[in-house]
Amino acid sequence: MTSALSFHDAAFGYAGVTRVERLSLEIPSGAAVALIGPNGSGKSTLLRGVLGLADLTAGRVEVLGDTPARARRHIGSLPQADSRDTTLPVSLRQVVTMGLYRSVGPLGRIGRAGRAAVTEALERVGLGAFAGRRFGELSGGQQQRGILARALVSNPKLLLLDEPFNGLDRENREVLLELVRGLREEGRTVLVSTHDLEIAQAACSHVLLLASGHTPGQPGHPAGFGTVEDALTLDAVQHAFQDATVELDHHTVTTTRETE
Ligand SMILES: Nc1ncnc2c1ncn2[C@@H]1O[C@H](COP(=O)(O)OP(=O)(O)OP(=O)(O)O)[C@@H](O)[C@H]1O
Repeated sequence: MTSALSFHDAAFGYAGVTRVERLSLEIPSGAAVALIGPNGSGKSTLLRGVLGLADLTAGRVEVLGDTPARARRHIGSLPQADSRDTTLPVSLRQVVTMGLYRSVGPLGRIGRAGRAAVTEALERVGLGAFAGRRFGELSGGQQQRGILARALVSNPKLLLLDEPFNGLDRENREVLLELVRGLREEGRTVLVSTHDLEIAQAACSHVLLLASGHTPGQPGHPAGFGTVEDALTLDAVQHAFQDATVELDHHTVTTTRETE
């Protein structure tokens, strides 16, 4: 089985400071991996490292058999919702079209095939009827689905989704959950950071647990990797969250620290 991602003692951070360390694992092509860990354990940093947007401070990483920078054109990504500018006066269609700029450049011509891909991506996330709407006027869940359409439009082999389920209502959640399942069925590799165990159980094949450093400011580190059946246990999650009060209720990791 080929690996979509190979980490060899890889560490990632910013400005030379490691924020997530000692990652040595192979993520098989076609896996959907739930990335689970407490706030600050380095989930976003790891996703940015795969994109080449966080520094590799030690070790090696191979993304689709290449360097992160060179693999980027095969990656679709959905950043955390709070890092989005929703004030720009652009339509949903324009936002999704931006997902094609990596192949044609911002001044390049989007031909008929590109326009068809945008329409298809919008329909796939159930927003075909909203193409002309101003992005900032859509609901949070619709914006989230729109950004997912932007990530899908270039037909990526690898998708990196940073907490895509945060703050979604039931309907948007179901649409997204079904999409992640579909992406996996199509053989794409998906890395999705989430606090929601239902998503890990319902849509993912594997889980990667990250734990925070023992003292504030210390880098996070991997605390378990494996199939959902093997690696998503109460013991493993308690270890990752370093908190005996962690509970796996039906859907979510709950800790006193998380809810305070
Ligand atoms: N751009 C940045 N420059 C410097 N340090 C950063 C940057 N982004 C994040 N950090 C630091 O890296 C560490 C890991 O943060 P990161 O956002 O990766 O964690 P996380 O697990 O995704 O957290 P959350 O669940 O809150 O999103 C934190 O200590 C954070 O302050």
